[in-house]
Amino acid sequence: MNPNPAEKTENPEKLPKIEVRGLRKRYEGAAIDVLQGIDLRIEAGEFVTFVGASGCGKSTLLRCIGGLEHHDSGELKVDGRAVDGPGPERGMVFQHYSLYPWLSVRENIRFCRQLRVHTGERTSAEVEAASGRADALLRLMGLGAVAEAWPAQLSGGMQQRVAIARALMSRPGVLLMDEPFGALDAQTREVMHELIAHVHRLERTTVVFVTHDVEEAIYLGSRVVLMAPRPGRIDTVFEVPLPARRQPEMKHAPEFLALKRRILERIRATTGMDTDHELLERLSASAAP
Ligand SMILES: Nc1ncnc2c1ncn2[C@@H]1O[C@H](COP(=O)(O)OP(=O)(O)OP(=O)(O)O)[C@@H](O)[C@H]1O
Repeated sequence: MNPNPAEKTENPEKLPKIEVRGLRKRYEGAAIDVLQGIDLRIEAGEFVTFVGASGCGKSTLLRCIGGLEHHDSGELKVDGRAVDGPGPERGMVFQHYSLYPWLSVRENIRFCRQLRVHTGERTSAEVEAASGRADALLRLMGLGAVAEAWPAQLSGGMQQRVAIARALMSRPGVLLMDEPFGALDAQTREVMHELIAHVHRLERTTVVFVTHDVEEAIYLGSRVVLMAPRPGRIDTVFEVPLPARRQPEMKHAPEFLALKRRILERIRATTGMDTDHELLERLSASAAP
């Protein structure tokens, strides 16, 4: 058994999709590092989920990988190249969908390609080809019937599908998702779980997914990375002992429930909580919009 699952050593010759070594970051004026000693290797095509107490730096780490934040020291590489800003090879989806309200669903999905044509980065032929991709994504996301609707006419779940389709438009090798389903009701979340698992299989995208929901983390991830606060660091990496293709009934399997219990206990230990009740209160307070 690999003593440190944060480092996948089965195939050391192969270039990892994402490689983080000794990463450290401190926000200006803060007394403590928001991230310290982060070591992580994520292989191409993996679906890795992150959980941990509020404020342990999950979003900051995701934003560093996305190039939206700079780290102070250590290495952070995607496809072997140091990250020094955002790029089309890394799509991002956040909890709040931030769609353009004056554009239709279809235009929202195509927006970045159209923008590049105006800035001269793409030829119109390339944009034509991209329209085919936009249509394919509309179908994949079940948005065909609402392609000409405005975002305000859609439910939260539909809007988040548009945001995911937009993030996939540039065929990113990496999809970074920060609490993407956090604002959705339980039933819509379940539908979105099946959808994102399907998209992951189909597009073979590497997914890094931050959530407060331990069940969601286990159901979607092949590994669950548990972070701890003050300073923000990786505490434990759990391998998920389930077949790659998940089915909703697996949520009731003994190995699923045992892992959920272990992760919740560990979160409780890293936050210094004494009771489940305290932990639940803390988790639900941090999950509130
Ligand atoms: N731009 C910023 N400037 C200063 N401090 C920040 C900034 N962004 C986040 N922080 C602080 O860094 C810490 C980690 O925040 P971050 O959002 O990364 O944690 P998180 O684990 O994603 O939290 P949550 O689960 O509550 O979303 C928090 O204490 C937060 O207040």
